[in-house]
Amino acid sequence: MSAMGNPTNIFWHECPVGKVDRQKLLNQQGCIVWITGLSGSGKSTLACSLGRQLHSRGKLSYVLDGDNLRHGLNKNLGFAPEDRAENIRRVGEVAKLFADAGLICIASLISPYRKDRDACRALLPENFIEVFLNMPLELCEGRDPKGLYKLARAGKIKGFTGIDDPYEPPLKCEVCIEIQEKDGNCPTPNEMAGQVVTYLEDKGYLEAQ
Ligand SMILES: Nc1ncnc2c1ncn2[C@@H]1O[C@H](COP(=O)(O)OS(=O)(=O)O)[C@@H](OP(=O)(O)O)[C@H]1O
Ligand SMILES: Nc1ncnc2c1ncn2[C@@H]1O[C@H](COP(=O)(O)OP(=O)(O)O)[C@@H](O)[C@H]1O
Repeated sequence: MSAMGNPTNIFWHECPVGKVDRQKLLNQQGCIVWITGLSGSGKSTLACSLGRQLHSRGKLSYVLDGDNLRHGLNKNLGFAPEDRAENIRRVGEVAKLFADAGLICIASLISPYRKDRDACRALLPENFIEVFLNMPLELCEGRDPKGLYKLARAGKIKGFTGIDDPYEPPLKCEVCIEIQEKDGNCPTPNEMAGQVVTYLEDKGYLEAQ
């Protein structure tokens, strides 16, 4: 008997308190804010800033950060395409549970492959907000806070996203954060988070249905 593959003889058990009840309690709507972008594009910074802005408005959120999850839930995964796919699949499933709990779940992962992100979207199509941190490679590489680009350029890390591994930008996303035309600068962390909060507010996520 294998525990893997499609489960058989498994039945869904419904509980009397549901997502709508929890959303009423929290006065918000559960959803997934999926932040994607290159290493160094500002995903963790945006996730934290967004979490802070939501918290100060009395909204409950939780951050699932790719780097952090690789210390626990995903510690057995590397960066080969199939490992990244499994990484994103797991986080997508966890994010769906958090959204079902009524939380604004902020997932911040490179998630370089479009097909993997689209699979997560398909888990919660009505409440999936894809946020693309569209920062040029030169900016991310210039920041290089962990020195990983340097190692990748020196050939000491193989398969590094943006260097010798692909990043597939979203074809359409709910929020795109870009370099500002007016001054050629990246918006500040507060401005980036503000852009996402505005989207959530406009779409009614910050109040119960
Ligand atoms: N080969 C390779 N490619 C890309 N990134 C690498 C690699 N090796 C290690 N790291 C570090 O792992 C962090 C990315 O983890 P993620 O779980 O977000 O990646 S992925 O979504 O599965 O592609 C990433 O963190 P961020 O810089 O915060 O994006 C890197 O610190
Ligand atoms: N909007 C921003 N303006 C200026 N610096 C930023 C901004 N966002 C992130 N940074 C800086 O860029 C570096 C990478 O940010 P980080 O959030 O760790 O990116 P990622 O999670 O995508 O790897 C950090 O040193 C961070 O302080």
